[in-house]
Amino acid sequence: MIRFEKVSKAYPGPGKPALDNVSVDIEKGEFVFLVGASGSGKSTALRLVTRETRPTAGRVYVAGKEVNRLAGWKVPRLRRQIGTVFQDFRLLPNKTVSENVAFALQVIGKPKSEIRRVVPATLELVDLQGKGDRLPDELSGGEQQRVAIARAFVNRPMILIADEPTGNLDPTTSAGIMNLLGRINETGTTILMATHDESVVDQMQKRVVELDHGRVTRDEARGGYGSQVG
Ligand SMILES: Nc1ncnc2c1ncn2[C@@H]1O[C@H](COP(=O)(O)OP(=O)(O)OP(=O)(O)O)[C@@H](O)[C@H]1O
Repeated sequence: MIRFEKVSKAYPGPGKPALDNVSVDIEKGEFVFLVGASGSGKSTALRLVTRETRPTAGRVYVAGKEVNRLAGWKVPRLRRQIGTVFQDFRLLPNKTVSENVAFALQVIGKPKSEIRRVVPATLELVDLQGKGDRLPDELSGGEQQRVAIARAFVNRPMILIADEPTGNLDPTTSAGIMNLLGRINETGTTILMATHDESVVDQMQKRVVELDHGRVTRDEARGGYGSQVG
């Protein structure tokens, strides 16, 4: 589903490359944690999947297509197949919970009838039924992240990418978010999640790919945050 083939990425200017000869193959339906110190290249790897940045060398494939070679007009279609979730939620502050989720469907031209049907069902999936009329700042951090996940998933993307989704949340709330991501993964959605959060990686015991200065130093089928665990 996602394949990195000898991928390197050097940003302009001096300094070592952000990614250095990275090869990773992720099958459909896998749940993969990307771990590593700050600056090890995790976010860069995620941005290559959505073509927010391009490799300096090597190839990135998503669903068999080489991302860097897609025509510009095909990039929106690629991004529609990939839901994204971030540490800082990125909700639209002046729209309600329902409107935030609906907006993701409006921008891709889904009919109103479908939006009216799918949005409440998705809010129920993330346990936010009854909160559709609230504004984001009337919700807890964990609830805001659930809205962001609902928005990312409402279109049933093949892939969900999450960059530090529990970074602003306490451990109990984080465990709930991970539980939700686990359920989404069970629907067949491939999940790639960059994190520093030891406890969630240890809790889930999923595949762990560790980066160190842009190189893969560990790729374990079922692991914990630290290499000695699992
Ligand atoms: N737009 C950019 N321009 C120049 N250098 C960048 C850019 N984005 C990232 N870098 C550099 O690339 C390296 C990898 O950064 P990246 O954000 O991918 O790491 P990360 O593992 O996600 O870190 P963090 O956990 O702190 O988010 C760092 O040295 C960073 O300074």
